[in-house]
Amino acid sequence: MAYQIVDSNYGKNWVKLLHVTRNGPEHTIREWEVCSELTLDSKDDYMSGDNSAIIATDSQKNTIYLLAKNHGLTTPEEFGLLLCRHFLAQYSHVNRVNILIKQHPWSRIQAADGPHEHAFVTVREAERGCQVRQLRGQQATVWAELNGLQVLKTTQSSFVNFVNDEYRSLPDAQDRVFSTVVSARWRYVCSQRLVDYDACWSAVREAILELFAGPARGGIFSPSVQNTLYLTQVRVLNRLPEVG
Ligand SMILES: O=c1[nH]c(=O)c2[nH]c(=O)[nH]c2[nH]1
Repeated sequence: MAYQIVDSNYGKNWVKLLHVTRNGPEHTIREWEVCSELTLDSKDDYMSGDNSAIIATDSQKNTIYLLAKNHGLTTPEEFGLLLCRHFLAQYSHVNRVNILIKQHPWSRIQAADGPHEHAFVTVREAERGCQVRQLRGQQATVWAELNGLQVLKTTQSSFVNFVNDEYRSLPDAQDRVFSTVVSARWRYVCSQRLVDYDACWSAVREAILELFAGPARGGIFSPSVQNTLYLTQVRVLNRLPEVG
């Protein structure tokens, strides 16, 4: 029986990077974990054991280290684009590159006498990540992610008038505690304009918190998780033309 491989990729998972920028005594850090996944133009490596086209996952790891050393770490999205461009330019038999990046949530320590020059603490409010994918001959596609944003409010939330049949046990709640963990993923529309990925990520986080919490006095009413989610998505799309 002959079988066909419909899709495949292989690569190095979660390569750790810690990059320190030293501006005199003031240091800035970025810590990322990077996955690279390559798809080659032939399946001979899988089907006949011919390794001659394989770019070893160890070489992929070294590539991530080298590009980080030579170019520094700006934003995860820009580094993902750089890796896609590099793999496609360096190896003519690579047809598709997929890069995943997770950023560790380090924040500068606020000492009693001000922001610390070189000491940091993990503040895991929400985790940032991205995916960048590029096929040979095509524009790259960039997705950003926000994960694990845990929120809770003690009023201004109800859930009533949902399907009432023999499977329902949940009573109507006119005033309930609303708590959830928010994950968001969005795609940047390709444009010639340079995207400020840091600012966009922060703007999405702000929109989520604004539509969840509302103003400090009085808050904002939520008839359901679904409606709050929808209004958040509308606000992001209205505010950020870069997101599509
Ligand atoms: O806002 C809500 N939406 C639901 O779909 C749902 N389902 C549930 O049990 N509680 C809630 N709350």
